[in-house]
Amino acid sequence: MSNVIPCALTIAGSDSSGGAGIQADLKTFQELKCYGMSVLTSVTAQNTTGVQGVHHLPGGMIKQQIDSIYTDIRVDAVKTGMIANIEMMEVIAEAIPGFQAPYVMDPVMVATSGDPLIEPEARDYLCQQLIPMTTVVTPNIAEAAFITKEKIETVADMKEAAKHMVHGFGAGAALIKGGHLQEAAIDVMYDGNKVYTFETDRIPTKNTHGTGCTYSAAITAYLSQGLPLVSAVERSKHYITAAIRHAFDIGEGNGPTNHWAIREEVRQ
Ligand SMILES: Nc1ncnc2c1ncn2[C@@H]1O[C@H](COP(=O)(O)OP(=O)(O)O)[C@@H](O)[C@H]1O
Ligand SMILES: Cc1ncc(COP(=O)(O)OP(=O)(O)O)c(N)n1
Repeated sequence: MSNVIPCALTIAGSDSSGGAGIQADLKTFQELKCYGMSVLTSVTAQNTTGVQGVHHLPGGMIKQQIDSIYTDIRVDAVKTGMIANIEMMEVIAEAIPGFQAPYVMDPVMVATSGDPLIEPEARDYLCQQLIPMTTVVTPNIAEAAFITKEKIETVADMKEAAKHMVHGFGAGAALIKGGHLQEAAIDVMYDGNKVYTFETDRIPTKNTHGTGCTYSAAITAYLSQGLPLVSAVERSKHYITAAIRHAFDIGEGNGPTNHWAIREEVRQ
């Protein structure tokens, strides 16, 4: 095979239970037919009930992983997930422009279980230094409310917050995920010109561990294949919805999504 295979990179934390983080990203890249690469930031001891332990890698080791990829393999799109502290963020902020590729940021702050995944003092650095580098930033409602310091309760609030993230923080586009709304699963994106909504019925399930990671990884995979952002998000919404519909009832807590679910839907 020639070297035209799209190559996607995730810079994120490891989830030992395999539903979120690096593991969710690589499963998604594989499923969507792009070659997946990973730079590990932190190791979490985690399962469907919560996070039991965290170990952060030193900035130097994160840089070394990035350099190993950068000096050898083309990166067609890059995403970041869990970046816990400023030391890591400085390394990543220096590396992102060099890839000259679309950058998807999932501004991971708290796991579904409520466990924090970022040090409080690093949040401002993330907003001020990394968000302006993004092609698209994909906060859930709580993350968007934290970043914009606005109350977000309705779809109209989500639209305002998305605009704020683009015009106030310099994001290329902002996709605010409505997974935690009460009714339909409505996501709102603003790309600097237009507001888009992506809506599906809410699937009644507790098994949503890793939804945000999986969704942003799918967007990264489609961008690595050269799709325009709106099409990449449309297809990714389809992918994550299938993954939630066929989620696994594994473990005692919030089970993981099913990364091969679109194959099941095609068969039916
Ligand atoms: N129960 C659900 N039914 C259908 N879609 C959902 C459900 N929960 C989350 N989603 C969708 O999954 C994606 C991830 O959203 P969300 O769960 O808000 O992210 P995060 O994991 O970062 O909190 C969004 O497209 C959201 O609309
Ligand atoms: C290592 C790691 N990274 C990110 C998350 C958060 O994942 P997310 O997709 O937002 O899903 P939930 O955990 O919120 O369901 C994580 N848990 N672990």
